[in-house]
Amino acid sequence: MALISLSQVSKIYPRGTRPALDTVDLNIERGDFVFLVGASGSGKTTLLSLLLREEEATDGEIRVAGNDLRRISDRQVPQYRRSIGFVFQDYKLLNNKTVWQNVAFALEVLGTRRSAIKSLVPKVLATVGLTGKERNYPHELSGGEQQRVAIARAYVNHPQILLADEPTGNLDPTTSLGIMEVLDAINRTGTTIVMATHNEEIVNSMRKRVVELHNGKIVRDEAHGSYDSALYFPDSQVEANAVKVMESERSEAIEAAPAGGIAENVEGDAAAAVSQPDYERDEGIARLANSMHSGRTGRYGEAFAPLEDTLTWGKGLKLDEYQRAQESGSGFAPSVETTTTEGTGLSVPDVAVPEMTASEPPALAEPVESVESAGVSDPDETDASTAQQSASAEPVGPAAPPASAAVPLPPAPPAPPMPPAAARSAQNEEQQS
Ligand SMILES: Nc1ncnc2c1ncn2[C@@H]1O[C@H](COP(=O)(O)OP(=O)(O)OP(=O)(O)O)[C@@H](O)[C@H]1O
Repeated sequence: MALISLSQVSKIYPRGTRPALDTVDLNIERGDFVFLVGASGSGKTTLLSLLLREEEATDGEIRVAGNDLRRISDRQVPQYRRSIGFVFQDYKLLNNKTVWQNVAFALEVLGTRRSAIKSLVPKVLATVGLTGKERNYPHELSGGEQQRVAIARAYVNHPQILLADEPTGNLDPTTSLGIMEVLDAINRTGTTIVMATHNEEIVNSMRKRVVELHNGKIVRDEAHGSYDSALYFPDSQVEANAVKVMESERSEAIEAAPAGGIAENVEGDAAAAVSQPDYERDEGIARLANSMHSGRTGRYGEAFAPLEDTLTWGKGLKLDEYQRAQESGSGFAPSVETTTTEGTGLSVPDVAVPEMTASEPPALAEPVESVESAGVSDPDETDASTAQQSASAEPVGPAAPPASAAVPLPPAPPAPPMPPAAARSAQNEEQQS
């Protein structure tokens, strides 16, 4: 049985003019990585909100890990959300807490034992490359670093499912690549990822399953898909309306102008525009859309080489050493610096996630112990009401697995040499840090 299944699901918001989701059928298997794509307003966030049980379907059946979401009461929702990590576009970190506290807090509200928190937080921070930033507050971090804290918080419990709504929406291409590498690594531990995105370069590089929505309907579902947003040009309706308005303005101008005057020219232009075949008229807009969306503007195109050719994320990644070792056939042993300097601690052979567990994710609906029992970092700051509020507003995964459950991850694919553009980006990131 699929981990996530939607059957004939529709969602009509109270003041919605059309269904935000329209009789959607979708199955997502355990371990899948699914990109939800589609123009603005196509229903991506709505679908994620339904899975998170932030919204309820108007019609149809949604099952997540065996739970029929129609049968989950509001009181049971926080419990349900413990199996689901959620990453937002705008991070939603607690600004008065440090990096360490932000991540620890997700465990505290679940009543995780102090010793487990102490063991899990540094591991997940190393995983996302934030070792050394534990004491920093969100405002002292870059956008990419803040998003990595958010991912660490969402992932620290090893949720079965990680939902991400435009997690790279506010980030530059190189930083986005880093975020994708973290998500990919998390997916390789068995966590199912559903990510809404507009970013074609990411989708086209990753070649994961792509589910495309258009006006609330699934119009495409491909195992190793790509995304071309120009196929459903997001502003086509706006454009069509604009053309109509312009054409009616032109005819009004022609009617209002005296005969033989300027109106003749206007009429000439308007007539030329109208008599132009559609494909020619659309060319300019199509070219612009194509250029904007496919990265030919240089916004993304250069930086986004296929993901497996880059692996730029991770300070201390010794690609030159790796390359030399590969060439000499002696295998790769990361230098001491690779694992001890500030940064990810990632080395090439295990660049995926050194300390993550690959064990079966825990089942849903584990009882919450008292929040008080969890006080770890800043007991003063951890009051139960805030904790509960955060638990529902910022869902976290199920109770953390014991630290002893950690098993080595399957090795990540080797990192070939970086293409020049990616190498430059990595170098820039290195210098900035
Ligand atoms: N709370 C709401 N009340 C009424 N209508 C809503 C609400 N939230 C979303 N909608 C409508 O539902 C449709 C789908 O919106 P949704 O946010 O799911 O799209 P999206 O694909 O995530 O868009 P974007 O890429 O811009 O985030 C849109 O027409 C939107 O206007």
